[in-house]
Amino acid sequence: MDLVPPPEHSPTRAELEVTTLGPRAYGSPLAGLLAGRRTTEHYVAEDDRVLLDDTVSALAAHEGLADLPSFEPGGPRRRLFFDPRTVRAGIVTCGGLCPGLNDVIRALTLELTTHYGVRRVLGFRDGFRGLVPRYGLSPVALTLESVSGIGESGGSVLGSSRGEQDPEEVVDTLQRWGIDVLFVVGGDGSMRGALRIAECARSRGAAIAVVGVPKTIDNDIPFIEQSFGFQSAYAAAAEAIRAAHVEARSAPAGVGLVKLMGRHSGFIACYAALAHRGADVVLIPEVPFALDGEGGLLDHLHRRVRDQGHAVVVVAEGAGQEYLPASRQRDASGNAKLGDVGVLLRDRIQESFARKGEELNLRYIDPSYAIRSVPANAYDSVYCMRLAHTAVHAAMAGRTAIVVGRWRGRFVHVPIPLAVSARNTVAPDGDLWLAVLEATGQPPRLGPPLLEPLPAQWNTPAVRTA
Ligand SMILES: Nc1ncnc2c1ncn2[C@@H]1O[C@H](COP(=O)(O)OP(=O)(O)OP(=O)(O)O)[C@@H](O)[C@H]1O
Ligand SMILES: O=P(O)(O)OC[C@H]1O[C@](O)(CO)[C@@H](O)[C@@H]1O
Ligand SMILES: [Mg+2]
Repeated sequence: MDLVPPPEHSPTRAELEVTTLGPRAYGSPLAGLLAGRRTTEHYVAEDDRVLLDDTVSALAAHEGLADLPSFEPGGPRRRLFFDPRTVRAGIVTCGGLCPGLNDVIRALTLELTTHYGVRRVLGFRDGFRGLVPRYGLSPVALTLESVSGIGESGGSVLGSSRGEQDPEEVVDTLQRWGIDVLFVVGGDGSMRGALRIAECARSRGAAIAVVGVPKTIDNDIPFIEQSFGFQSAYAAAAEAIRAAHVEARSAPAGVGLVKLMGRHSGFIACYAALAHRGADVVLIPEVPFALDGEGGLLDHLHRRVRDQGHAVVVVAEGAGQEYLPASRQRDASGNAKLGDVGVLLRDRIQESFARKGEELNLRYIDPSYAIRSVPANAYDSVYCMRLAHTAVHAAMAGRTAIVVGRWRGRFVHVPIPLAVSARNTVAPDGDLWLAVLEATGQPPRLGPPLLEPLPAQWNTPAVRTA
């Protein structure tokens, strides 16, 4: 059967195996809750597996059941690796801010203390810096009282930072404080850091569980349906599109231009544009576009303004980098510092309308940090709590070098080596981008007409649905 081409990288069963610290010698205080539970559509038993693929064609491509790639399910275990009465836990939040960081800190602390009876939870400050003595940042005790109400505000009560730290120094600190389980709340970079810490601990024979909780507004961690905070961030971004739409519609020849975060993945731009359907064009790093010439962005915009009286363009920061001077700049974590595509488009749109003598009222909005500093919305608050619970269960059972996630509705353990092996990006031939084309009515290709015929699936003109 060859209904679908194989995915670019289909992980093997071996790549999906999680690392465990050893046999589980202790009964869990949550064991009573699990008595008699079996896998149902609402629950996955601890000895069952969650399938990676969910189409008949993908499953049929495998030899047999034993060969099917699958994740270890998340959730409480009957038996634990750590004795909860003696365990010491640490929490660190790293990388850019993200809605829900405080919800995760609170939920980790509550689950550890109230359900497992853990007596000592330490918060390390300012990201991985808090684990390196030369920064002089002593950890803070996290208690039921100290985490009370912290989810009301954005940011992280522990602070965050970028910049790589030496895993040897980090593990020295963990051992000095007697930390048995470390929760690393962060994005792809943080997970790379977490993996190095887990590997360093293992090389020393130190039984330290390192468990990740996937935070990033870019939603670029693969094998995790959505990172927490993403939904709150795109809801905030949709407000910027709403403002641009109102401004554009209320001025003669109004053009609203909104630049959103998203260095390499255009998820925020896509979801925000779908959430507020005022956008006429969405530009993302994954889909190249021509700026000038017939059918290019500027040509399309002139036509939209002529036909409709106004237009709204949403651009992700990583789009159109080929039109900017190449930058070799990196931030402290080694992430590329990109050129400002928003300012470039603002200037090029203004020039183009001026050159043609056409009226233009352009409003440029760059909401920037405003979208990631908001508190988590109700959806994300729930999601943060459930990810945190899953992370605590995994750590207490001795799982390490994993990041917890939700895959096809089930909570699972994703081995960090797999989670950092690729970047989650918007597939130009996937249904999210198709939905964006349908919602905006933008042509599938912003550029000169192709000499070659379009692929069959592009022959139908995109229909504007709203
Ligand atoms: N390869 C790596 N090895 C060790 N540590 C790393 C590595 N890459 C990044 N880190 C560390 O992880 C932390 C966070 O990384 P980064 O700044 O890239 O943010 P992130 O976790 O990807 O989150 P976001 O993308 O949401 O901002 C930093 O302290 C960074 O130095
Ligand atoms: O200016 P900072 O804090 O490095 O953050 C900017 C970057 O962080 C991200 O939001 C990811 O957290 C990127 O989309 C963005 O480019
Ligand atoms: Mg990142």
